[in-house]
Amino acid sequence: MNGITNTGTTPLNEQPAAAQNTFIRLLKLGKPYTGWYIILCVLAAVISLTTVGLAESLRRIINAATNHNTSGLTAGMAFAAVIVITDAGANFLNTYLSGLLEIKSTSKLQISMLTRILNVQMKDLDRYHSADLISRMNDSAPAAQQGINRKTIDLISNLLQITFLLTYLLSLQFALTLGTIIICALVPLVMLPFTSRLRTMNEQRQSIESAQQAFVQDSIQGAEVVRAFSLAPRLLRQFTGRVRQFNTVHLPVSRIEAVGYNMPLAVILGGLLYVLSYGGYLVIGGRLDVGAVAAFLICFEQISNPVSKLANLWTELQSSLAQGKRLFEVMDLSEEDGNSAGLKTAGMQDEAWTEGVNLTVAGQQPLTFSNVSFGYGQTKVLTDIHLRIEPGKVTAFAGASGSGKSTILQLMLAAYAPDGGSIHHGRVSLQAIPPRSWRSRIAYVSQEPYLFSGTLYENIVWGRPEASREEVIAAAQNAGIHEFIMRTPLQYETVIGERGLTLSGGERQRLSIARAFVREPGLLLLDEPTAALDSHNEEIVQQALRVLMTNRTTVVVAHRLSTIRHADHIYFMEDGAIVEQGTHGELMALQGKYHAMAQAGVQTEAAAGGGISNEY
Ligand SMILES: Nc1ncnc2c1ncn2[C@@H]1O[C@H](COP(=O)(O)OP(=O)(O)OP(=O)(O)O)[C@@H](O)[C@H]1O
Repeated sequence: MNGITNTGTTPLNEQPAAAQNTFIRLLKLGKPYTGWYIILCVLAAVISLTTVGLAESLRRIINAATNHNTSGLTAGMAFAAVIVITDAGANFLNTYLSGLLEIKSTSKLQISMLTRILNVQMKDLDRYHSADLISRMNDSAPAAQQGINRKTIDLISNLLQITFLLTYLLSLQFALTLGTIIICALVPLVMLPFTSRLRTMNEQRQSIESAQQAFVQDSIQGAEVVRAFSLAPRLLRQFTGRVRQFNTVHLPVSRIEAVGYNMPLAVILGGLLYVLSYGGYLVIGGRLDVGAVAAFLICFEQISNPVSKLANLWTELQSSLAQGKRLFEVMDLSEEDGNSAGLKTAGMQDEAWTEGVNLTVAGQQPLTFSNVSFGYGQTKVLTDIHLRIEPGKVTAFAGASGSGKSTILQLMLAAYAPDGGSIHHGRVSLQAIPPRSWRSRIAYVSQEPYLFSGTLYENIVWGRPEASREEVIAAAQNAGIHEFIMRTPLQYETVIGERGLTLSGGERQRLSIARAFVREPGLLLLDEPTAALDSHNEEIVQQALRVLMTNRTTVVVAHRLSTIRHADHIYFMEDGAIVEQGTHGELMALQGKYHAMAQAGVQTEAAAGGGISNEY
């Protein structure tokens, strides 16, 4: 099936959540960690107080030294020592706990994001490129969460530090402190013109980055095609173009960030000059002692630091908001089970099905489609489908490529809901059954089986995680893959490479059939399971499938006549509609489209000199 994906270049959400809304939602993400925040805020307060304490101890030491006061000097040094030890301890705890909180909260968010991705409706998932989703999980989730964890704590600790220091300075000299406050207030103001532009540009930058990641992923995963069609130079040219496009967005962001980060520093330096000049003037006039001027200088340095951090924090928060928007876009996708419209209209609840599950499992009742229509987005794929899958029988679908056969299997899997009409299992609407319960007794074998990176054993047991080792081995034997597994270096514990690419097509398919065996399905869905195999492998896989299909409700999509001629019932499809149906004999006797296609296949094989006369 073709998937039309979003590479992240075009934002999917045409009505972006307001930044304020995103900010509030980001804040809510931090709610479960309120206790941690309180501890970190207390630590921030202690650290801020120690900063004031250091300035005060410096003032005492300098004044004691200038006044030749030895006991005052000793007391000042002892005070400084206590402050330094407290400061070091609080800083250690602060760094350790915020690191721990970051790991805890980010991993929790990533888990809920993956849970959402694994459960969203296929229709929504189809719109995203996998690389885009990976980037949202690996980059957007931590950045968004840190925007709350680290930056909120930073905000509070910086504000505390500024408040404590200014209060202390006010106690030393009012006029000098007033000037300092005015200069500090100027710092965020000079940032204002840049902030909203930065947010928009950061969103754009993130989208382009995602598209780039998707491009690289496709280039690496399509390595075979890239080499076979000598696509490397073309891909590199395209990539260079993309890098240029990225730079056109990235460079202005860097420029604005550079100005944004440095403007506050310039203002602070100007303020420092003011304090030095005016402070010196006050000392000459005898209105301030030397120790206080030294404390003022230290404090000014200690204030300028959090103030510039505060200004940068605002810039960084813009990036977190952009990442938060990407995160929430995925988190807002509705889950399959959350699509309870079907449950409600059918007047059913989960428990009703759970109870029913004891009486019936998928494939034990007739599965009927009544007037079903369906499309991917705006494109209509199926119209007016009426069909019936009988329990314990083999039903086949044949027809031209793109006529909608695989889509029918997807509807049976409840991967998509029909746009019109209804699908019933016995008397229960499929939409009234929680998808996970429905699929628990279905096995699906596709043309290109998906294998997970892991051991051969794991790839089979995924079919039914609670299966025993004996059952897994029996499934492998039934699927005709046991001997092969026993010849591999670590037998069932042999690790297969990414997507099982180290195995042949036939081996991959037999492994997926073993997975289907271990599931003990009531309903077996086979989507052209032998189409990609050569005739030798096809025969081996067919043998395995024959065992698997025995006494099981089976729906098979196939091009090969050998696979479908013995089916109990065949539906022949054209342009998303069922145009003929019956047994192989009935359809051949009809001399219609099925017959024509079968004949065309026979002639093709004869012309090719092939021995498989029953393939069309
Ligand atoms: N996820 C998808 N998103 C959008 N369009 C899709 C998707 N999957 C399939 N289609 C389109 O739906 C139509 C029917 O596809 P489907 O895979 O059901 O046909 P098919 O009969 O199984 O074809 P084939 O025999 O080649 O596998 C095709 O035009 C296809 O391009």
